[in-house]
Amino acid sequence: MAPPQGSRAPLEFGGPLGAAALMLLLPVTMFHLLLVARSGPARLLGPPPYLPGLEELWSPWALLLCLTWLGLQAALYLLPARKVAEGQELKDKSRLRYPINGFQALVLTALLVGLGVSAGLPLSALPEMLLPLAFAATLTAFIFSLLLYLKALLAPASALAPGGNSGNLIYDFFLGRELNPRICSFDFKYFCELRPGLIGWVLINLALLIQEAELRGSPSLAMWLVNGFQLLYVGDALWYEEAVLTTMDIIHDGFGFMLAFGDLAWVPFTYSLQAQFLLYHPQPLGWPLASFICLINAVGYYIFRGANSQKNTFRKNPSDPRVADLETISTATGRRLLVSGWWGMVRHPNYLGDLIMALAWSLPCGVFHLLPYFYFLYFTALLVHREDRDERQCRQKYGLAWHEYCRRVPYRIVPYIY
Ligand SMILES: NC(=O)C1=CN([C@@H]2O[C@H](COP(=O)(O)OP(=O)(O)OC[C@H]3O[C@@H](n4cnc5c(N)ncnc54)[C@H](OP(=O)(O)O)[C@@H]3O)[C@@H](O)[C@H]2O)C=CC1
Ligand SMILES: CC(C)CCC[C@@H](C)[C@H]1CC=C2C3=C(CC[C@@]21C)[C@@]1(C)CC[C@H](O)C(C)(C)[C@@H]1CC3
Repeated sequence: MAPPQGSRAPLEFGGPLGAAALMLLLPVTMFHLLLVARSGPARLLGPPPYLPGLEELWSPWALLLCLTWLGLQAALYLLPARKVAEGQELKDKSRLRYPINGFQALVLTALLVGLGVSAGLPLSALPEMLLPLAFAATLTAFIFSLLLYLKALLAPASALAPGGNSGNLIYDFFLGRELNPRICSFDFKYFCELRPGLIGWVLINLALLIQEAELRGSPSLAMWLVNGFQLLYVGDALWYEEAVLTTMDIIHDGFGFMLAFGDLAWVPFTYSLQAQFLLYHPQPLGWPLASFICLINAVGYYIFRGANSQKNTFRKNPSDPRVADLETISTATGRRLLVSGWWGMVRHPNYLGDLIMALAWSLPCGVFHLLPYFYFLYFTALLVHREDRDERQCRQKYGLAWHEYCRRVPYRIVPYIY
Protein backbone atom coordinates (compact mmCIF):
# COMPACT_ATOMS: atom_id res chain seq x y z
CA MET A 1 0.00 0.00 0.00
CA ALA A 2 1.53 3.38 -0.97
CA PRO A 3 1.97 5.83 1.88
CA PRO A 4 -0.52 8.67 1.95
CA GLN A 5 0.68 11.91 0.33
CA GLY A 6 2.55 14.28 2.60
CA SER A 7 3.16 11.64 5.28
CA ARG A 8 6.73 10.76 4.31
CA ALA A 9 9.10 10.99 7.27
CA PRO A 10 12.84 11.64 6.71
CA LEU A 11 14.77 8.38 6.35
CA GLU A 12 16.67 7.19 9.42
CA PHE A 13 19.47 4.63 9.98
CA GLY A 14 21.16 5.67 6.69
CA GLY A 15 18.10 4.85 4.54
CA PRO A 16 17.72 1.56 2.63
CA LEU A 17 21.48 0.98 2.41
CA GLY A 18 21.95 1.50 6.14
CA ALA A 19 18.98 -0.77 6.88
CA ALA A 20 20.35 -3.52 4.61
CA ALA A 21 23.79 -3.22 6.22
CA LEU A 22 22.30 -3.41 9.73
CA MET A 23 20.22 -6.47 8.85
CA LEU A 24 23.45 -8.25 7.96
CA LEU A 25 25.73 -6.70 10.57
CA LEU A 26 23.52 -7.25 13.64
CA PRO A 27 23.24 -11.07 13.31
CA VAL A 28 26.93 -11.34 12.30
CA THR A 29 27.94 -9.31 15.39
CA MET A 30 25.74 -11.47 17.61
CA PHE A 31 27.36 -14.72 16.36
CA HIS A 32 30.82 -13.14 16.61
CA LEU A 33 30.19 -12.27 20.27
CA LEU A 34 28.84 -15.74 21.06
CA LEU A 35 31.93 -17.38 19.52
CA VAL A 36 34.48 -15.00 20.96
CA ALA A 37 33.06 -15.15 24.51
CA ARG A 38 33.94 -18.84 24.77
CA SER A 39 37.36 -18.54 23.11
CA GLY A 40 40.58 -18.34 25.16
CA PRO A 41 41.75 -14.82 24.21
CA ALA A 42 38.14 -13.42 24.17
CA ARG A 43 39.19 -10.56 21.90
CA LEU A 44 36.28 -8.34 20.90
CA LEU A 45 38.14 -6.93 17.93
CA GLY A 46 40.01 -10.09 16.93
CA PRO A 47 38.77 -12.70 14.46
CA PRO A 48 36.36 -15.38 15.76
CA PRO A 49 38.14 -18.60 16.80
CA TYR A 50 36.53 -20.45 13.85
CA LEU A 51 33.57 -20.13 11.47
CA PRO A 52 30.76 -22.49 12.47
CA GLY A 53 29.26 -24.69 9.75
CA LEU A 54 25.53 -24.97 9.16
CA GLU A 55 25.49 -28.29 11.09
CA GLU A 56 26.58 -26.43 14.23
CA LEU A 57 24.06 -23.61 13.77
CA TRP A 58 20.98 -25.44 12.60
CA SER A 59 19.16 -27.75 14.99
CA PRO A 60 15.46 -28.64 14.75
CA TRP A 61 15.52 -29.13 18.55
CA ALA A 62 16.72 -25.57 19.08
CA LEU A 63 13.96 -24.27 16.81
CA LEU A 64 11.40 -26.37 18.69
CA LEU A 65 12.70 -25.03 22.01
CA CYS A 66 12.55 -21.48 20.71
CA LEU A 67 8.96 -21.87 19.49
CA THR A 68 7.91 -23.63 22.71
CA TRP A 69 9.36 -20.70 24.68
CA LEU A 70 7.42 -18.21 22.56
CA GLY A 71 4.26 -20.33 22.98
CA LEU A 72 4.72 -20.48 26.76
CA GLN A 73 5.20 -16.71 27.03
CA ALA A 74 2.20 -16.09 24.76
CA ALA A 75 0.07 -18.35 26.99
CA LEU A 76 1.22 -16.43 30.10
CA TYR A 77 0.40 -13.14 28.32
CA LEU A 78 -3.15 -14.37 27.76
CA LEU A 79 -3.75 -15.22 31.44
CA PRO A 80 -6.08 -12.86 33.31
CA ALA A 81 -4.25 -9.62 34.15
CA ARG A 82 -4.35 -7.70 37.46
CA LYS A 83 -4.93 -4.54 35.45
CA VAL A 84 -5.60 -3.41 31.87
CA ALA A 85 -3.85 -0.13 30.94
CA GLU A 86 -4.67 2.31 28.18
CA GLY A 87 -1.94 3.39 25.77
CA GLN A 88 -1.30 6.90 24.42
CA GLU A 89 -3.85 8.46 22.10
CA LEU A 90 -3.49 7.28 18.49
CA LYS A 91 -3.89 9.19 15.20
CA ASP A 92 -7.58 8.25 15.06
CA LYS A 93 -8.02 9.50 18.68
CA SER A 94 -8.56 5.95 19.98
CA ARG A 95 -6.50 4.28 22.72
CA LEU A 96 -5.41 0.63 22.79
CA ARG A 97 -5.69 -1.51 25.89
CA TYR A 98 -2.79 -3.57 27.25
CA PRO A 99 -2.76 -6.35 29.89
CA ILE A 100 -0.44 -5.64 32.82
CA ASN A 101 0.72 -9.12 33.81
CA GLY A 102 4.42 -9.18 32.84
CA PHE A 103 5.72 -9.59 36.38
CA GLN A 104 3.23 -12.40 36.90
CA ALA A 105 4.67 -14.05 33.74
CA LEU A 106 8.20 -13.74 35.19
CA VAL A 107 7.17 -15.34 38.50
CA LEU A 108 5.21 -18.14 36.81
CA THR A 109 8.14 -18.82 34.46
CA ALA A 110 10.49 -19.00 37.47
CA LEU A 111 8.11 -21.48 39.16
CA LEU A 112 7.85 -23.62 36.02
CA VAL A 113 11.64 -23.61 35.52
CA GLY A 114 12.14 -24.43 39.22
CA LEU A 115 9.73 -27.37 38.92
CA GLY A 116 11.43 -28.48 35.71
CA VAL A 117 14.92 -28.37 37.26
CA SER A 118 13.79 -30.34 40.33
CA ALA A 119 12.28 -32.91 37.94
CA GLY A 120 15.64 -33.25 36.16
CA LEU A 121 15.48 -30.58 33.42
CA PRO A 122 19.17 -30.07 32.47
CA LEU A 123 19.23 -26.24 32.55
CA SER A 124 23.03 -26.22 32.64
CA ALA A 125 23.00 -27.72 29.12
CA LEU A 126 21.59 -24.43 27.80
CA PRO A 127 24.96 -22.62 27.46
CA GLU A 128 26.10 -25.38 25.06
CA MET A 129 23.06 -24.69 22.90
CA LEU A 130 23.45 -20.92 22.61
CA LEU A 131 24.68 -20.98 18.99
CA PRO A 132 21.80 -23.07 17.54
CA LEU A 133 19.29 -21.24 19.75
CA ALA A 134 20.53 -17.86 18.51
CA PHE A 135 20.29 -19.15 14.94
CA ALA A 136 16.72 -20.38 15.54
CA ALA A 137 15.76 -17.04 17.13
CA THR A 138 17.23 -15.14 14.16
CA LEU A 139 15.33 -17.32 11.70
CA THR A 140 12.12 -16.85 13.72
CA ALA A 141 12.61 -13.06 13.83
CA PHE A 142 13.18 -12.94 10.07
CA ILE A 143 10.07 -14.98 9.21
CA PHE A 144 8.02 -13.09 11.78
CA SER A 145 9.09 -9.71 10.29
CA LEU A 146 8.09 -10.96 6.84
CA LEU A 147 4.61 -11.87 8.16
CA LEU A 148 4.36 -8.47 9.87
CA TYR A 149 5.27 -6.75 6.60
CA LEU A 150 2.57 -8.70 4.75
CA LYS A 151 0.02 -8.00 7.48
CA ALA A 152 0.72 -4.26 7.16
CA LEU A 153 -0.32 -4.40 3.48
CA LEU A 154 -3.88 -4.94 4.71
CA ALA A 155 -3.75 -2.30 7.46
CA PRO A 156 -5.56 1.05 7.12
CA ALA A 157 -3.37 4.17 6.73
CA SER A 158 -4.25 5.29 10.28
CA ALA A 159 -2.61 2.12 11.66
CA LEU A 160 0.78 2.81 10.01
CA ALA A 161 3.85 4.11 11.88
CA PRO A 162 5.21 7.60 11.09
CA GLY A 163 8.50 6.05 9.82
CA GLY A 164 8.75 2.71 8.01
CA ASN A 165 6.40 3.64 5.19
CA SER A 166 8.82 5.11 2.68
CA GLY A 167 7.79 2.80 -0.18
CA ASN A 168 11.26 1.16 -0.14
CA LEU A 169 10.81 -2.52 0.64
CA ILE A 170 14.12 -3.08 2.47
CA TYR A 171 13.84 0.06 4.59
CA ASP A 172 10.21 -0.54 5.51
CA PHE A 173 10.87 -4.22 6.27
CA PHE A 174 13.66 -3.16 8.65
CA LEU A 175 11.85 -0.31 10.42
CA GLY A 176 8.39 -1.84 10.44
CA ARG A 177 5.26 -0.50 8.79
CA GLU A 178 2.46 -1.04 11.25
CA LEU A 179 2.60 0.78 14.59
CA ASN A 180 0.67 -1.68 16.76
CA PRO A 181 0.17 -4.96 14.85
CA ARG A 182 -2.44 -7.02 16.66
CA ILE A 183 -4.62 -10.08 16.21
CA CYS A 184 -7.71 -9.45 18.33
CA SER A 185 -6.29 -8.09 21.59
CA PHE A 186 -2.89 -9.79 21.23
CA ASP A 187 -0.38 -6.97 20.67
CA PHE A 188 2.74 -8.42 19.02
CA LYS A 189 5.11 -5.50 19.65
CA TYR A 190 4.16 -5.02 23.30
CA PHE A 191 4.42 -8.80 23.85
CA CYS A 192 7.86 -9.13 22.21
CA GLU A 193 9.31 -5.99 23.77
CA LEU A 194 8.98 -7.24 27.35
CA ARG A 195 8.47 -10.99 27.58
CA PRO A 196 10.30 -13.66 25.54
CA GLY A 197 13.60 -11.79 25.12
CA LEU A 198 13.88 -10.18 28.55
CA ILE A 199 12.80 -13.31 30.47
CA GLY A 200 14.94 -15.43 28.10
CA TRP A 201 17.94 -13.23 28.95
CA VAL A 202 17.70 -13.86 32.71
CA LEU A 203 17.09 -17.57 32.08
CA ILE A 204 20.30 -17.80 30.02
CA ASN A 205 22.14 -15.93 32.80
CA LEU A 206 20.80 -18.40 35.37
CA ALA A 207 21.85 -21.37 33.24
CA LEU A 208 25.37 -19.90 33.01
CA LEU A 209 25.44 -19.44 36.79
CA ILE A 210 24.36 -23.06 37.36
CA GLN A 211 26.95 -24.32 34.90
CA GLU A 212 29.64 -22.31 36.67
CA ALA A 213 28.57 -23.85 39.98
CA GLU A 214 28.82 -27.35 38.43
CA LEU A 215 32.26 -26.59 36.98
CA ARG A 216 33.86 -24.79 39.94
CA GLY A 217 31.86 -25.90 42.98
CA SER A 218 30.02 -22.58 43.41
CA PRO A 219 29.21 -19.49 41.34
CA SER A 220 31.75 -16.67 41.55
CA LEU A 221 30.94 -13.34 43.21
CA ALA A 222 31.27 -11.66 39.80
CA MET A 223 28.68 -14.07 38.33
CA TRP A 224 26.28 -13.38 41.26
CA LEU A 225 26.62 -9.65 40.72
CA VAL A 226 25.96 -9.79 36.96
CA ASN A 227 22.97 -12.10 37.50
CA GLY A 228 21.61 -9.93 40.34
CA PHE A 229 21.95 -6.61 38.49
CA GLN A 230 20.39 -7.88 35.29
CA LEU A 231 17.57 -9.67 37.14
CA LEU A 232 16.82 -6.37 38.88
CA TYR A 233 16.70 -4.63 35.47
CA VAL A 234 14.36 -7.21 33.95
CA GLY A 235 12.21 -7.49 37.09
CA ASP A 236 11.91 -3.69 37.13
CA ALA A 237 10.89 -3.56 33.45
CA LEU A 238 8.12 -6.08 34.13
CA TRP A 239 7.04 -4.59 37.47
CA TYR A 240 6.71 -1.14 35.86
CA GLU A 241 5.41 -2.67 32.63
CA GLU A 242 2.93 0.13 32.09
CA ALA A 243 5.80 2.63 31.69
CA VAL A 244 6.78 0.98 28.40
CA LEU A 245 3.60 2.46 26.90
CA THR A 246 5.21 5.92 26.81
CA THR A 247 8.52 4.79 25.25
CA MET A 248 9.53 5.59 21.68
CA ASP A 249 9.26 1.95 20.59
CA ILE A 250 5.58 1.79 21.47
CA ILE A 251 4.44 5.30 20.55
CA HIS A 252 6.56 5.95 17.47
CA ASP A 253 8.37 2.97 15.90
CA GLY A 254 6.71 0.42 13.67
CA PHE A 255 7.19 -3.28 14.31
CA GLY A 256 9.65 -4.68 11.79
CA PHE A 257 12.94 -6.58 11.65
CA MET A 258 14.78 -4.08 13.89
CA LEU A 259 12.55 -4.63 16.90
CA ALA A 260 11.63 -8.26 16.17
CA PHE A 261 15.31 -9.28 15.91
CA GLY A 262 16.24 -6.88 18.73
CA ASP A 263 13.63 -8.30 21.10
CA LEU A 264 13.83 -12.00 20.22
CA ALA A 265 17.52 -12.57 19.42
CA TRP A 266 19.74 -9.57 20.18
CA VAL A 267 18.56 -9.00 23.75
CA PRO A 268 18.80 -12.56 25.13
CA PHE A 269 21.98 -13.59 23.29
CA THR A 270 24.09 -10.42 23.47
CA TYR A 271 22.83 -8.89 26.72
CA SER A 272 23.92 -12.11 28.50
CA LEU A 273 27.48 -11.59 27.19
CA GLN A 274 29.01 -10.69 30.59
CA ALA A 275 27.72 -13.92 32.15
CA GLN A 276 28.93 -15.89 29.10
CA PHE A 277 32.35 -14.29 29.43
CA LEU A 278 32.54 -15.07 33.16
CA LEU A 279 31.75 -18.75 32.64
CA TYR A 280 34.79 -19.19 30.41
CA HIS A 281 37.02 -16.51 31.99
CA PRO A 282 36.53 -16.49 35.80
CA GLN A 283 37.51 -13.17 37.39
CA PRO A 284 38.62 -12.65 40.99
CA LEU A 285 36.52 -10.04 42.80
CA GLY A 286 36.73 -9.04 46.46
CA TRP A 287 33.93 -7.68 48.64
CA PRO A 288 35.21 -4.06 48.82
CA LEU A 289 35.23 -3.68 45.02
CA ALA A 290 31.96 -5.64 44.71
CA SER A 291 30.32 -3.22 47.20
CA PHE A 292 31.56 -0.24 45.20
CA ILE A 293 30.14 -1.75 41.97
CA CYS A 294 26.81 -2.35 43.76
CA LEU A 295 26.80 1.32 44.76
CA ILE A 296 27.33 2.37 41.11
CA ASN A 297 24.46 0.13 40.02
CA ALA A 298 22.22 1.52 42.79
CA VAL A 299 22.94 5.14 41.73
CA GLY A 300 22.20 4.27 38.08
CA TYR A 301 18.99 2.47 39.02
CA TYR A 302 17.84 5.36 41.24
CA ILE A 303 18.20 7.86 38.37
CA PHE A 304 16.74 5.47 35.74
CA ARG A 305 13.67 4.53 37.78
CA GLY A 306 13.11 8.04 39.13
CA ALA A 307 13.19 9.62 35.67
CA ASN A 308 11.09 6.98 33.91
CA SER A 309 8.43 6.93 36.65
CA GLN A 310 8.28 10.73 36.81
CA LYS A 311 7.65 11.04 33.07
CA ASN A 312 5.18 8.18 33.04
CA THR A 313 3.22 9.53 36.02
CA PHE A 314 3.15 12.99 34.42
CA ARG A 315 2.00 11.68 31.03
CA LYS A 316 -0.76 9.59 32.65
CA ASN A 317 -2.02 12.33 34.95
CA PRO A 318 -0.29 15.74 35.15
CA SER A 319 -2.26 16.57 38.31
CA ASP A 320 -0.94 13.54 40.20
CA PRO A 321 0.38 14.93 43.55
CA ARG A 322 3.80 13.34 42.88
CA VAL A 323 4.37 15.57 39.83
CA ALA A 324 1.82 18.39 40.20
CA ASP A 325 4.40 20.77 41.77
CA LEU A 326 6.96 20.36 39.00
CA GLU A 327 7.60 23.26 36.66
CA THR A 328 6.40 22.75 33.08
CA ILE A 329 6.32 24.45 29.66
CA SER A 330 3.08 24.52 27.67
CA THR A 331 3.17 23.41 24.03
CA ALA A 332 0.84 24.07 21.11
CA THR A 333 -0.27 20.41 21.19
CA GLY A 334 -1.85 20.88 24.63
CA ARG A 335 0.73 18.52 26.21
CA ARG A 336 3.22 20.03 28.62
CA LEU A 337 6.95 19.37 29.04
CA LEU A 338 8.61 18.95 32.44
CA VAL A 339 11.45 21.41 33.07
CA SER A 340 12.22 20.62 36.68
CA GLY A 341 12.78 17.41 38.64
CA TRP A 342 14.74 14.74 36.75
CA TRP A 343 13.75 16.21 33.36
CA GLY A 344 15.18 19.59 34.38
CA MET A 345 18.63 18.07 35.02
CA VAL A 346 19.27 16.82 31.45
CA ARG A 347 16.90 16.13 28.57
CA HIS A 348 17.29 12.33 28.91
CA PRO A 349 17.96 11.54 32.58
CA ASN A 350 16.64 7.99 32.07
CA TYR A 351 19.44 7.32 29.52
CA LEU A 352 22.03 8.57 32.02
CA GLY A 353 20.81 6.13 34.70
CA ASP A 354 20.68 3.28 32.19
CA LEU A 355 24.27 3.97 31.08
CA ILE A 356 25.57 4.04 34.65
CA MET A 357 23.96 0.63 35.22
CA ALA A 358 25.49 -0.67 31.96
CA LEU A 359 28.93 0.23 33.31
CA ALA A 360 28.20 -1.54 36.61
CA TRP A 361 27.31 -4.73 34.69
CA SER A 362 30.72 -4.80 32.98
CA LEU A 363 32.95 -3.91 35.93
CA PRO A 364 32.65 -7.34 37.67
CA CYS A 365 34.39 -8.77 34.58
CA GLY A 366 37.60 -6.86 35.34
CA VAL A 367 39.42 -4.34 33.19
CA PHE A 368 41.73 -6.58 31.15
CA HIS A 369 39.22 -7.52 28.42
CA LEU A 370 37.21 -5.21 26.18
CA LEU A 371 34.62 -7.89 25.37
CA PRO A 372 32.45 -7.51 28.53
CA TYR A 373 32.34 -3.75 27.84
CA PHE A 374 30.68 -4.38 24.47
CA TYR A 375 27.23 -3.75 25.97
CA PHE A 376 28.32 -0.42 27.47
CA LEU A 377 29.90 0.72 24.17
CA TYR A 378 26.99 -0.43 21.98
CA PHE A 379 24.48 1.04 24.40
CA THR A 380 26.23 4.42 24.44
CA ALA A 381 26.07 4.50 20.63
CA LEU A 382 22.43 3.31 20.64
CA LEU A 383 21.32 5.93 23.17
CA VAL A 384 23.20 8.81 21.50
CA HIS A 385 21.53 7.88 18.20
CA ARG A 386 18.18 7.35 19.91
CA GLU A 387 18.43 10.72 21.64
CA ASP A 388 19.09 12.35 18.29
CA ARG A 389 16.04 10.63 16.74
CA ASP A 390 13.83 11.61 19.68
CA GLU A 391 15.12 15.17 19.58
CA ARG A 392 14.12 15.48 15.89
CA GLN A 393 10.66 14.04 16.59
CA CYS A 394 10.12 16.37 19.57
CA ARG A 395 11.31 19.42 17.60
CA GLN A 396 8.74 18.54 14.95
CA LYS A 397 6.01 17.80 17.50
CA TYR A 398 6.54 20.74 19.87
CA GLY A 399 8.28 23.42 17.69
CA LEU A 400 9.10 26.57 19.68
CA ALA A 401 8.26 24.97 23.02
CA TRP A 402 10.97 22.36 22.39
CA HIS A 403 13.51 25.11 21.60
CA GLU A 404 12.57 26.75 24.89
CA TYR A 405 13.05 23.39 26.69
CA CYS A 406 16.51 23.02 25.09
CA ARG A 407 17.40 26.55 26.18
CA ARG A 408 16.31 25.86 29.77
CA VAL A 409 17.87 22.37 29.88
CA PRO A 410 20.92 22.58 27.60
CA TYR A 411 22.52 19.14 28.23
CA ARG A 412 21.21 16.02 26.55
CA ILE A 413 22.40 13.04 28.64
CA VAL A 414 25.37 13.90 30.88
CA PRO A 415 25.22 17.20 32.84
CA TYR A 416 27.91 19.71 31.75
CA ILE A 417 29.41 17.20 29.30
CA TYR A 418 26.91 16.18 26.62
N1 LIG B 1 18.36 -1.62 27.56
C1 LIG B 1 18.14 -1.26 26.31
O1 LIG B 1 18.57 -1.88 25.37
C2 LIG B 1 17.37 -0.04 26.03
C3 LIG B 1 16.81 0.70 27.04
N2 LIG B 1 16.15 1.84 26.77
C4 LIG B 1 15.58 2.57 27.89
O2 LIG B 1 14.21 2.69 27.66
C5 LIG B 1 13.72 3.86 28.32
C6 LIG B 1 12.79 4.61 27.39
O3 LIG B 1 13.55 5.24 26.37
P1 LIG B 1 12.96 5.98 25.07
O4 LIG B 1 11.70 5.36 24.67
O5 LIG B 1 14.07 6.05 24.09
O6 LIG B 1 12.75 7.46 25.50
P2 LIG B 1 11.93 8.18 26.62
O7 LIG B 1 11.28 7.30 27.59
O8 LIG B 1 12.89 9.19 27.18
O9 LIG B 1 10.79 8.87 25.81
C7 LIG B 1 10.99 10.00 25.02
C8 LIG B 1 9.69 10.76 25.01
O10 LIG B 1 9.45 11.33 26.32
C9 LIG B 1 8.69 12.53 26.17
N3 LIG B 1 9.47 13.60 26.79
C10 LIG B 1 10.70 14.04 26.48
N4 LIG B 1 11.07 15.05 27.28
C11 LIG B 1 10.05 15.27 28.11
C12 LIG B 1 9.82 16.19 29.17
N5 LIG B 1 10.72 17.10 29.51
N6 LIG B 1 8.65 16.15 29.82
C13 LIG B 1 7.70 15.22 29.48
N7 LIG B 1 7.85 14.31 28.48
C14 LIG B 1 9.01 14.35 27.82
C15 LIG B 1 8.56 12.78 24.67
O11 LIG B 1 7.34 12.14 24.22
P3 LIG B 1 5.87 12.77 24.47
O12 LIG B 1 6.07 14.21 24.77
O13 LIG B 1 5.15 12.50 23.20
O14 LIG B 1 5.31 12.01 25.62
C16 LIG B 1 9.70 11.97 24.08
O15 LIG B 1 9.45 11.59 22.76
C17 LIG B 1 14.95 4.64 28.77
O16 LIG B 1 15.16 4.47 30.14
C18 LIG B 1 16.08 4.00 28.01
O17 LIG B 1 17.28 4.10 28.72
C19 LIG B 1 16.00 2.30 25.50
C20 LIG B 1 16.54 1.60 24.46
C21 LIG B 1 17.26 0.38 24.63
C1 LIG C 1 20.38 -3.16 17.88
C2 LIG C 1 19.33 -2.59 17.03
C3 LIG C 1 19.84 -1.51 16.11
C4 LIG C 1 18.16 -2.05 17.75
C5 LIG C 1 17.52 -3.01 18.69
C6 LIG C 1 17.09 -2.27 19.86
C7 LIG C 1 16.34 -3.10 20.88
C8 LIG C 1 17.19 -4.23 21.36
C9 LIG C 1 15.98 -2.14 22.03
C10 LIG C 1 15.13 -0.97 21.55
C11 LIG C 1 14.46 -0.47 22.75
C12 LIG C 1 14.50 -1.44 23.71
C13 LIG C 1 14.02 -1.33 25.05
C14 LIG C 1 14.31 -2.31 25.98
C15 LIG C 1 15.10 -3.51 25.57
C16 LIG C 1 15.91 -3.31 24.31
C17 LIG C 1 15.13 -2.69 23.19
C18 LIG C 1 14.06 -3.65 22.70
C19 LIG C 1 13.66 -2.31 27.35
C20 LIG C 1 12.49 -3.29 27.23
C21 LIG C 1 14.66 -2.84 28.41
C22 LIG C 1 14.08 -2.76 29.81
C23 LIG C 1 13.75 -1.31 30.16
O1 LIG C 1 13.29 -1.19 31.50
C24 LIG C 1 12.74 -0.69 29.21
C25 LIG C 1 12.63 0.80 29.54
C26 LIG C 1 11.36 -1.29 29.42
C27 LIG C 1 13.29 -0.86 27.76
C28 LIG C 1 12.41 -0.26 26.69
C29 LIG C 1 13.24 -0.10 25.41
